[in-house]
Amino acid sequence: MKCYPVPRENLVLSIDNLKDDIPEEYLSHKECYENVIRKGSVLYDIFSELSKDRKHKAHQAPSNAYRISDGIMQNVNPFLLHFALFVPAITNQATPEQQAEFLKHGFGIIGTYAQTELGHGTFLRGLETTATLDLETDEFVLNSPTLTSYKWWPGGLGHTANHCVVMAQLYVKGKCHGPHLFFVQIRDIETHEPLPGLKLGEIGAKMGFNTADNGFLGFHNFRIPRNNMLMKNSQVLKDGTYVESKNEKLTYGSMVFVRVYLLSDMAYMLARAATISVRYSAVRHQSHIKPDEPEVQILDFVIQQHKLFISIATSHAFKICGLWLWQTYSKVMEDIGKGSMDRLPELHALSCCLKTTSTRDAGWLIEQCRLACGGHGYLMSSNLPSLYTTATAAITYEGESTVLLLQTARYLIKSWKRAMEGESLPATVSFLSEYFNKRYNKWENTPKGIVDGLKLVVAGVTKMCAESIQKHVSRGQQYEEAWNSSSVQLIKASEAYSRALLCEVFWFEVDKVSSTLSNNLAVVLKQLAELYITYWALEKRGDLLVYTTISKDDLDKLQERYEELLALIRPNAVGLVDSFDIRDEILCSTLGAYDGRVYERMMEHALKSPLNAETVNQSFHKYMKPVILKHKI
Ligand SMILES: CCCCC/C=C\C/C=C\C/C=C\C=C\C(=O)SCCNC(=O)CCNC(=O)[C@H](O)C(C)(C)COP(=O)(O)OP(=O)(O)OC[C@H]1O[C@@H](n2cnc3c(N)ncnc32)[C@H](O)[C@@H]1OP(=O)(O)O
Ligand SMILES: Cc1cc2nc3c(=O)[nH]c(=O)nc-3n(C[C@H](O)[C@H](O)[C@H](O)COP(=O)(O)OP(=O)(O)OC[C@H]3O[C@@H](n4cnc5c(N)ncnc54)[C@H](O)[C@@H]3O)c2cc1C
Repeated sequence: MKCYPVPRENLVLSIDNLKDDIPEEYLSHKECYENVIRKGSVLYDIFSELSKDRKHKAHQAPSNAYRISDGIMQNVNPFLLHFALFVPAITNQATPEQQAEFLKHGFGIIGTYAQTELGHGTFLRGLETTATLDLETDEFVLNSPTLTSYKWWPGGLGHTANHCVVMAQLYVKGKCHGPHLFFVQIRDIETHEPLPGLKLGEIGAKMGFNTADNGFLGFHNFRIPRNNMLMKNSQVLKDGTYVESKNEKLTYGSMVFVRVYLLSDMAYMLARAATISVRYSAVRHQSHIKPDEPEVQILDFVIQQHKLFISIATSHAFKICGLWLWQTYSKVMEDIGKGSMDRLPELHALSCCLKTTSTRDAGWLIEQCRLACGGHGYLMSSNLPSLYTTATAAITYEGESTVLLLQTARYLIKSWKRAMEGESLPATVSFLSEYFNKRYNKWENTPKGIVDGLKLVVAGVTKMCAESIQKHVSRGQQYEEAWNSSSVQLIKASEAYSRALLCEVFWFEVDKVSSTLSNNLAVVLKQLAELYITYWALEKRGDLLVYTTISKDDLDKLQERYEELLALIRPNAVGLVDSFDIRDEILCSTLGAYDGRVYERMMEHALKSPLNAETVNQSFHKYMKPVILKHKI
């Protein structure tokens, strides 16, 4: 057996079998998949060895290895779901005995998370796949009763995974107990053939994520042992007794894990886009500022700084908030382990709005980085198009953005009602009580003043939502109808809440650690945090004018300070993206390479196009020439 010493980035990236002779964009759909399985299998082998060598908790790919695979795959790793959802679902939702049983083959199995169906992705209570207990055989019988009940989208499901965790409606003695999770083998380990009673395949080409092997799966009287229901939170006993969970939403726990993780993931996606576009903007000379001087680096245009520096700041904001949210997640999981569910609604609300804002912001900011690179940003070799299509998928997967924001809005409205009844609120929403009791300050043009102002916007919009719902109810609508009628404002409340959270956590976490940093580092980090907060104060000036005591003069001063911050950050801009420390083999960009040899790399990459293997393509003689000669005058 090949034995890898503990890999370092250098070692992994030096493995020849992980290099591409032909850029991925020139491969067919099928070749792309086969190529990524080739590379993914080498990495999977390394992770397996690593987990043995390093006593890693079984099956958890070390995050740095996950980052390395980002560079090697360039596109998405079809084994991603194994680490991101399949294993976490088992460790989060199965009993210890089941975990030992289901994961006894270690890296010998490859899993995915099969929840979404052709007909349902958001509304989980509407999922149609059924798991019906057969008391006589002590088994569950899985079925896909309709075409719309086919599992559709799970990553790796088409041709990669041989196991999956399936979400299905649990039926016991004719009664439906709602969605539950089941451990299911779907392919033979040796032959990889689909097991009898299953229909498996991939769902076809997508806007991006084309190596994720998203697949479909249909069940026809497919039997699994009763013990294959993940039974940590709820159980089905041998006699058919159903023991319900302390909180039925614990079944949704695996999604919370990924939503929390995505904040950090988006920090990394943005760091890559910022590195590419800022380095390119330092190399690219175009046009003049002073007519009698040479063409300038485009990074000297203040509007270019306005386009790009927010991405540097946002990457740090997401990184810092991602750590804060991860700590919250870990604490809540610890509480749940001790039987307390008190903070689960808060964690759900935080993860919903922060996942949504981070994925949406990563999307439009990566696009802004691409556009800031002109035509060359449109080349696949810049890697900006792939970063964009990969990042924007996250706005939809793991919970569609609108739907998750409405979940946070649900929590805000409930918290507002508790504030009105004088109840104490968790720290993350206690400002609602302050607002309700009219305890808030006049506007201050400081980072703290901006954070307080953004919180006033949240409170004001939340109050407006509550009043809107009440108005519709008083006009005869049911609560749910009134909720729907108010949903435009409810989304606004959640968006404002998420922004206020990001600004608050970013500023105060940086402020908290700044005394432990070298003066220079503290100064630069605070400049980035202040730039982020000031940027969003200016973006949300309308709301601030409505809900706070900010004046036109305050806004003018904020604009001035914002432009000062751009000038202060300019000298450090390249150093700041270099400090993301993303090596060329992982950045995969002709525009963003550390040595700045942009034009040489662009030409080297262009010559790899199969079309450049010959000076005249055969289609000239086959198709063009007859037409040209026929119409030649
Ligand atoms: C090595 C690590 C690598 C990490 C890799 C990083 C990135 C890549 C990873 C994966 C990407 C690729 C694959 C993607 C996978 C997927 O997309 S998996 C499928 C994702 N699908 C969803 O997210 C579905 C979204 N829908 C829902 O969650 C529910 O349907 C919804 C919450 C919208 C509604 O649920 P429902 O049962 O109808 O609840 P209600 O609206 O009636 O009631 C809401 C109450 O329930 C509480 N609640 C809801 N969800 C949760 C939860 N998850 N946890 C806790 N509590 C929850 C909510 O607080 C409400 O409570 P109250 O009644 O208000 O008290
Ligand atoms: C790249 C990618 C990878 C994926 N990987 C997986 C995977 O590995 N495993 C898996 O199980 N799933 C996976 N998914 C599926 C993903 O989880 C779903 O697409 C997502 O949950 C959204 O559900 P949907 O597609 O049914 O959209 P829908 O829920 O049908 O949404 C369509 C529109 O309806 C709106 N809408 C829906 N409900 C409401 C509401 N209550 N109020 C207001 N508006 C509403 C939405 O806002 C949206 O605008 C993946 C998806 C993508 C794109």
